[in-house]
Amino acid sequence: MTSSPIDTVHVDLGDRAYDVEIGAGLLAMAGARIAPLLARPKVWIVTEETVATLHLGTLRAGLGAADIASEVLILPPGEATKSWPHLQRVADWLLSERVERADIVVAFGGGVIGDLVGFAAAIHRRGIRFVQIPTSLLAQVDSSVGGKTGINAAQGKNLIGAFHQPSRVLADVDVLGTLKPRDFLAGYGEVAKYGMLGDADFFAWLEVNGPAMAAGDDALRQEAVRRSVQMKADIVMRDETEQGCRALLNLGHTFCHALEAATGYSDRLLHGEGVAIGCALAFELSSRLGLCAQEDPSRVRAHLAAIGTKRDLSDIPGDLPDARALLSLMGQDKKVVAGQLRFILARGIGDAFVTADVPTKAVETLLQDALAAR
Ligand SMILES: NC(=O)c1ccc[n+]([C@@H]2O[C@H](COP(=O)([O-])OP(=O)(O)OC[C@H]3O[C@@H](n4cnc5c(N)ncnc54)[C@H](O)[C@@H]3O)[C@@H](O)[C@H]2O)c1
Ligand SMILES: O=C(O)C(=O)C[C@@H](O)[C@H](O)[C@H](O)COP(=O)(O)O
Ligand SMILES: [Zn+2]
Repeated sequence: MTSSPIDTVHVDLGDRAYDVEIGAGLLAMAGARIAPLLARPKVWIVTEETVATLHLGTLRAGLGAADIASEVLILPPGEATKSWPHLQRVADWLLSERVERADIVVAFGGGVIGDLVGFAAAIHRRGIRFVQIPTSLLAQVDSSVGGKTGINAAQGKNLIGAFHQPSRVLADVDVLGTLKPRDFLAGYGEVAKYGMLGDADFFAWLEVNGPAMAAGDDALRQEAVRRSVQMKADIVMRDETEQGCRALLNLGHTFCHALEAATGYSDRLLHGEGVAIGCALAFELSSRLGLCAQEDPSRVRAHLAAIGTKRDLSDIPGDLPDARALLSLMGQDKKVVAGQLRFILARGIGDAFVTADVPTKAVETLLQDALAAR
């Protein structure tokens, strides 16, 4: 348990503005925080089996303390849940529960539940409000904020979705204590991404504090979540629907999403692990193109190694497609314009930028070399 006070990051998006609260014990306080949003004293919670077993009782008690009733739908855990069949299941459940336009749905889980339930909320009766209660490190630092919602398609990652901002985000850092080490480290990939894309001081802070944070220091975890959310909020407030600078948050993701598709959205590769590998590849590409110092990709990989997360294609078990096939998967990326891939590259740690000026041959050679090293 940490004794740090609750931090608040305000995401100022006009009539879609909301607060992200970060701190210990927020599940038990959820009722008081959600009550002002409600037209009637009831919420509909969508969660998954692992989170329900560990934390649903605390959340429901917290809601009950403010006399808020709750109905619950429990889905299977894992990336495969972010799919058409489960979207249909959530949509059918909300209709069968007669959830109204003024009601609130609660997404209680990691990024899979947040993305799926946010999208279901976006399309239920043409859009109802939802609250994010993220339970994984990844969801607290990234997916619960900014309003990207959606599901995966056979053709690629997150290809069906909508921008739909939550009405509130409650990130209870206590629940991070029950994450499996692998899931915590996957989320760390997105934390390190923030330092790499726009804040060299934060990256240096992580180099010092990351190991203690991974080992369980709650105050450091809260600080890392707060800084990450603040960075994401600052970018989203400037570019809510990714017309420009929001694409920086996609550092490493063009590679990551192709690798996730290539591994069938299975537990061979978790999203945050793919982000870490993708960031390492993006820095290697930047170095090969003469954009950043040769030391930068080594420093990135050294930090990921020190934390103990995946960082190379050789860390992915099983077969992978060849470089051309990976490039073809990358062609479904949402940043493609007129058939041209765009990449997030870097002039250094903390200094990323978006560019279409990347020779395909350089990417292919990079992937060939990375595959050959497996
Ligand atoms: N919308 C966005 O902006 C955005 C940003 C980043 C990632 N994402 C998406 O988020 C998803 C990945 O999110 P994730 O890493 O949270 O995956 P996840 O939701 O599958 O959660 C990871 C694992 O942790 C478990 N878990 C969650 N909370 C727990 C807790 N408190 N204690 C114990 N176990 C817990 C889950 O059961 C699961 O096994 C991907 O689909 C990715 O595309 C979206
Ligand atoms: O919020 C964003 O913008 C991001 O890019 C954050 C990413 O970490 C996240 O994985 C996002 O879902 C990727 O978006 P996509 O548009 O490339 O599917
Ligand atoms: Zn991501």
